[in-house]
Amino acid sequence: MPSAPTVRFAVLVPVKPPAFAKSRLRDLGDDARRDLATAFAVDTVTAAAACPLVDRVLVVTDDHVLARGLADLGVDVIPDGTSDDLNGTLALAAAEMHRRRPDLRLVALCADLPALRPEELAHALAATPADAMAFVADADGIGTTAVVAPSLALFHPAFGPASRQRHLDAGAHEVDGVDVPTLRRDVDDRDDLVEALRLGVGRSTSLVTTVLGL
Ligand SMILES: Nc1nc2c(ncn2[C@@H]2O[C@H](COP(=O)(O)OP(=O)(O)OP(=O)(O)O)[C@@H](O)[C@H]2O)c(=O)[nH]1
Ligand SMILES: C=C(OP(=O)(O)O)C(=O)O
Repeated sequence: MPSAPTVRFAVLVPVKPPAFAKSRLRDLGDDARRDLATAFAVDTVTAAAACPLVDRVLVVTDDHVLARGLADLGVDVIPDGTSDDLNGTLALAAAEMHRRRPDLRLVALCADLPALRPEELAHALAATPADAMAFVADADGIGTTAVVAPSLALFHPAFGPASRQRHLDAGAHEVDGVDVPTLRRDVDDRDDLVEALRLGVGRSTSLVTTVLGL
């Protein structure tokens, strides 16, 4: 008897231009803040692309230099569809991905997960339902690091302040029975960065933090 086909995913990674990103790291200085935001995005995208359940990665950014660097990693890159509207931009990116690969389930993944391990992403994705939107809360239990939908029609991310509660209020399924600390560890401030370094960060972030002496 033929085995059931494995469910496959497309990951959408929104990346705010590093020049404006990660404002809560500004005490490190503008160059360091920008370099860290860039490194977080590179490590997040690298881990997503290496995830065994992921067939495509689509980065959404208006930063042309970063776009070229990420395209060299073999992922697709498109510009923001709307300005300063993260959820609107993700909706447009999801529609574009659906046009390219309608067979893939959709994942929106934050770009500030420098410790992300591909197998933890796979573990979480495998725990998402076939008939509803799902999400992964961040390590603080207040925000969201990933939103997963089985179809474009069910893809309605609500990133922003207190997004875990907003996703729950929208009826999304919380992926909470899996041990995925590197997927939950988003980095907004210095304390988060210490936690990410403890988990073990990717090569780009490791290089930058070493140079900065962090
Ligand atoms: N393409 C795109 N990505 C965005 C935009 N706003 C936020 N993001 C991304 O969405 C994710 C979550 O955003 P935040 O954690 O709020 O990132 P941030 O704005 O750099 O951080 P803070 O300045 O600390 O709020 C990160 O991957 C950001 O790069 C946007 O307008 N366009
Ligand atoms: C946008 C979000 O991230 P952050 O808390 O990092 O701003 C979110 O959690 O929905």
